[in-house]
Amino acid sequence: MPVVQQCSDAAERVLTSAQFISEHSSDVSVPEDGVRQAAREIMARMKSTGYSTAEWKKHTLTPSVADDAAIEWIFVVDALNFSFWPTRADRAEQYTVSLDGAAYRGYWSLCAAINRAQREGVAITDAHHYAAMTAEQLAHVFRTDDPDTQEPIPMLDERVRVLREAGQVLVEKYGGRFANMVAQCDGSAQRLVELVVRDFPSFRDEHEFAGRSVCLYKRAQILVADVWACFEGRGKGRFADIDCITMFADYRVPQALCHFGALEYSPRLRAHLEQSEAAVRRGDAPVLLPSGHPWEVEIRGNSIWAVERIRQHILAAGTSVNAILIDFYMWDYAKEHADHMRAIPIHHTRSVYY
Ligand SMILES: Nc1nc2c(c(CN[C@H]3C=C[C@H](O)[C@@H]3O)cn2[C@@H]2O[C@H](COP(=O)(O)O)[C@@H](O)[C@H]2O)c(=O)[nH]1
Repeated sequence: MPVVQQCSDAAERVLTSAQFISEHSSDVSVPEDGVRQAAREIMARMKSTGYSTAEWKKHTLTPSVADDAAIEWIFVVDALNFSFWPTRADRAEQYTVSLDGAAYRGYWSLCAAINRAQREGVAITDAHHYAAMTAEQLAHVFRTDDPDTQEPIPMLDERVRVLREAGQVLVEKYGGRFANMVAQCDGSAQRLVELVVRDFPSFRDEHEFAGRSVCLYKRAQILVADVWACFEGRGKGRFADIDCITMFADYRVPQALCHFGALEYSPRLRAHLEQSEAAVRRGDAPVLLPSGHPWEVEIRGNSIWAVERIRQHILAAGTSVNAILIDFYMWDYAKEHADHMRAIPIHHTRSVYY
């Protein structure tokens, strides 16, 4: 049985929070037989595709070279890596950015907008620059260039605020470079997560649930995971405790977890989510779950716990894996099988946390 890294600090708090949420949930559960089935399927698929950190740089829009510029790109993208679901489900309506003849939506529209800005000579990954960019300049960076698309990038005002705040902190405390912050964490992923949630308020993904404070730290953890994956665990991306990082509680991976049977919603929660999806499909407003709503926290916390249970099953089968690779695999799977996922509703929360 491989030794599971003893975690402390941030990731430990996330995993403890996830288990607490799961044990105190009324509308979301992690069925053991679904977890077992999911572990078998995911392990087989990951083995057959040789899924590894090398996948990260294979995406068209992610940096293809692991260097300091890539670290600054990752920071800007993960500072803005939240809330892309469209308020109108018709894909022609969803915020879109085109690059090299391809149209990108969702998370990839953010990457395409950042890459387009770089090509246009905007120093969008230089904290000294983006800390002082105006709302108009950032609106231009995130403009949609598809004449048929009505929808602007969701939460543009929050993105302006979050990016300028992050840039100002980087300039004041780290010479304007996230690479300097990485260097300060002495090769500890947990230390880096701690520094990020300490210094950047918008990464402080913490909530009240069942009378307790819980932390989910989705963007702080994916920020560290993206550096680790970009560098394939070597050099500046080497973190001795990387296996302590948990799944990233977003709105896409829960869909895949439900698809694999490792996450289950109560009939009333399922009905709520389907009602909201139907409204959006009709072109009406979604039935929002406010950030911090018990159902939203249950979906996110149980997703983290489901991936942890899947990870434990795969480790017990003697295969080395961590929550990051399972998460990345599930997220990529959900995107590649969007048609299957359509049968499973996502939850509609507007939040800067994911
Ligand atoms: N749990 C988890 N959540 C992730 C990612 C990523 C991007 N990572 C990829 C990039 C390189 C790696 O190889 C990964 O494949 C984005 N998101 C979240 O999804 C949502 C966007 O969804 P949609 O609207 O459908 O594009 C939004 O909350 C965003 O924050 C991930 O990996 N895991």
